[in-house]
Amino acid sequence: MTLEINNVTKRFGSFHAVDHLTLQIPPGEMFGMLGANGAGKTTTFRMLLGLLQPSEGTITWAGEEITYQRTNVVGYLPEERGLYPKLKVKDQLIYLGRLKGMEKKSILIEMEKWLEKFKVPDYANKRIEELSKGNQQKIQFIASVIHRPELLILDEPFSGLDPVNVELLKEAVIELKQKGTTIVFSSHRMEHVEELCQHLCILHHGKLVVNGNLREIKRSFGKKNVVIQADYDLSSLANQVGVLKYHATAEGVRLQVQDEGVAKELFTHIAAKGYARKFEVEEPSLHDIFIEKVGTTYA
Ligand SMILES: Nc1ncnc2c1ncn2[C@@H]1O[C@H](COP(=O)(O)OP(=O)(O)OP(=O)(O)O)[C@@H](O)[C@H]1O
Repeated sequence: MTLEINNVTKRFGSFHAVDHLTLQIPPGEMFGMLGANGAGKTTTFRMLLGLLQPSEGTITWAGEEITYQRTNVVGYLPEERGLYPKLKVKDQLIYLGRLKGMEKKSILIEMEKWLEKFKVPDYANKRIEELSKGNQQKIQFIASVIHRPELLILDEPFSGLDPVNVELLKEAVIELKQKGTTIVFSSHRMEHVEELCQHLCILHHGKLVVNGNLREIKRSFGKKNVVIQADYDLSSLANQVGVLKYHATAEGVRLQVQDEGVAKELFTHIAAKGYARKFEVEEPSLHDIFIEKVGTTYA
């Protein structure tokens, strides 16, 4: 059951929100979709769900086109949360679960399990409007997974959650992946994508600018980060050939260098100068790669 996005374009008038996008997401994958605001992530998700029709191209899940009628195989956590404030949690989940073709009894069984897992076992009879924003989000997440979808699409699942709830949600997502759910999620938080995804893509103005295995992406980027801590002045390193970025830190410097060769030269240079408490060569972070490819940073 592979998700295949074949040469998909979505135009609004003459504007290309998604531009000839081709992606294959294998079953059981946790796939990260990155992109600055307006890059086309939500538009892509809406097409995956059959809520929007591509202007060109096709999207298939397990070889069949996704239509709105088939969406009970898909779970969706939208970016704009959409619960009914006056409904009780229980009634809200029954309503949404039934739309996905579930029976009331199994909805209630699943609901209990999830409320327990999310450490809010007594919320079934609370009205949505009584819950904090983060807890409403947990309910919205439950609504997107209660029918055990094969494909789960999460638009910014961690936004607005405190660190404890981020961990709870991450654990839930990892567990779903282990059970075989294919998960596609967008996030502006690079560290979440680095932690959870082996594969990812970056969209820029609707086009794919990076796609592949995270480790491969980092390796092929070429540039490395070098962290040095020493008690003597390191500021001259800013002018060394091959040093692309220089940041002074509380205990030393953090550099971006052209390649591993430059890192080796720096090591020789530092070793000749005297004792350094730390000299570490790191792979670039996803943040570094994002900035380079998209040319902007997140707030
Ligand atoms: N219905 C629409 N009509 C016209 N333009 C639209 C419509 N929906 C989206 N767009 C435009 O398409 C582009 C992509 O929007 P989209 O919501 O997919 O971005 P995104 O990557 O999800 O951004 P964000 O990170 O801000 O959520 C934006 O420029 C947006 O204004």
